[in-house]
Amino acid sequence: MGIEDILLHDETIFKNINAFNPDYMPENYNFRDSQMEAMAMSIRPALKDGRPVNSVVLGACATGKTTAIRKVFEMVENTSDKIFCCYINCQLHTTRFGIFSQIHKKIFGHQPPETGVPFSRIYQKIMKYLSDENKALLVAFDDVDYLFQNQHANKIFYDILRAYEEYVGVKTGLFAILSDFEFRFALDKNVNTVFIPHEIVFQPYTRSEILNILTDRARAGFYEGVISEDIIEDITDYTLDSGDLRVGIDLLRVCGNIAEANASKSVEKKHLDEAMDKNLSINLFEAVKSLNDTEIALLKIIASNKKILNAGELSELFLEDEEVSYATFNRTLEKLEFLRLIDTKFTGKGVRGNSRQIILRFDPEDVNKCIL
Ligand SMILES: Nc1ncnc2c1ncn2[C@@H]1O[C@H](COP(=O)(O)OP(=O)(O)OP(=O)(O)O)[C@@H](O)[C@H]1O
Repeated sequence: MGIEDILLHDETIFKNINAFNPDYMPENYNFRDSQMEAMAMSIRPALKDGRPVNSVVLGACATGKTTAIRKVFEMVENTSDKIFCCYINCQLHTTRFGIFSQIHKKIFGHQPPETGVPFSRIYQKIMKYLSDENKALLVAFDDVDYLFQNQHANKIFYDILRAYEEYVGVKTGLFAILSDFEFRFALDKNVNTVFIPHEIVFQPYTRSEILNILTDRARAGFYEGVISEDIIEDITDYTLDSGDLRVGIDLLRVCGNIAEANASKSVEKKHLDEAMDKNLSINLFEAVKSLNDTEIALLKIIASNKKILNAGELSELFLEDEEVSYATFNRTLEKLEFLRLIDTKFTGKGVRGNSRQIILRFDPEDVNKCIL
């Protein structure tokens, strides 16, 4: 098939290709009822002239935290006009001004001018309005760890949570959303006691839940008969292994595209294999790109050794070349494992029976190509 045919070919296997987009709102949103109920319980007091209960929403990536919050916020706004629910993506908005601009937009329908108006004026306008109109404000900070990087979190939390001290009757609360459990402690350290939150945990999805979600998504995105249960089962296994539901949703789209580019009316195993190869090399490239020099040095040693090393052997080789401590070695190893570049497997041997084997998850040749 030539390029023109690919572009002009107007038959499609996709009923709705947007169903695989990151911001698609699934019609069926299962397995998160208890978490959504807990969120609703935290918001409820604000609907009865009380203050919302501050909460930390915890869960690994792609466990549905953002979707759940958006759904609950939508429901709240459809049932009451007593509360403003403002969702902030902290990867995009990190400054006090930026965040309060978003809150301003939520309340007044537009952002304040970017220059000429001091922060205090905007803050005052927002809080005075809430106080005069007797309305509550709940702010959800998604990926809140981004606020810690420039130490803004404490100030911003304080701005929101202590507003009632200055503005009579103001009712405010916040949800802090975190995907990295390590940051749970950072939150306590960075934000003092104004924030004592209730915890809402999103556990990782089980295999059968992933299968169910991917089957639903395939049904929403493809015409009937385009993708078989067997292929979805294979994608489920791959997704489970990657630990990220987004990988599975994206694979559905990519193998659909490959099938279509091959003028196939259905997704076949060979299309999936090609899609998985693509996915693997993109993931590897992205992960290696994010490493610092020390991490690259350790990865190089692992990739250049023919035999599987245990942690002790690896540390010796590494500390011969690098002037770092054993603790740094351990931290570097953990980082590589966190990025899913390596697996570590306990062998039951060693001094305390805790010797670990270090296993590269990719073909060493592919890894070396990415390092160069
Ligand atoms: N229960 C579910 N049913 C259907 N789709 C889901 C479900 N949970 C998550 N998804 C889908 O998985 C993707 C990731 O979900 P979402 O963004 O809500 O996760 P998250 O926990 O906020 O992730 P992150 O921490 O990485 O921001 C989205 O495409 C979402 O539609």
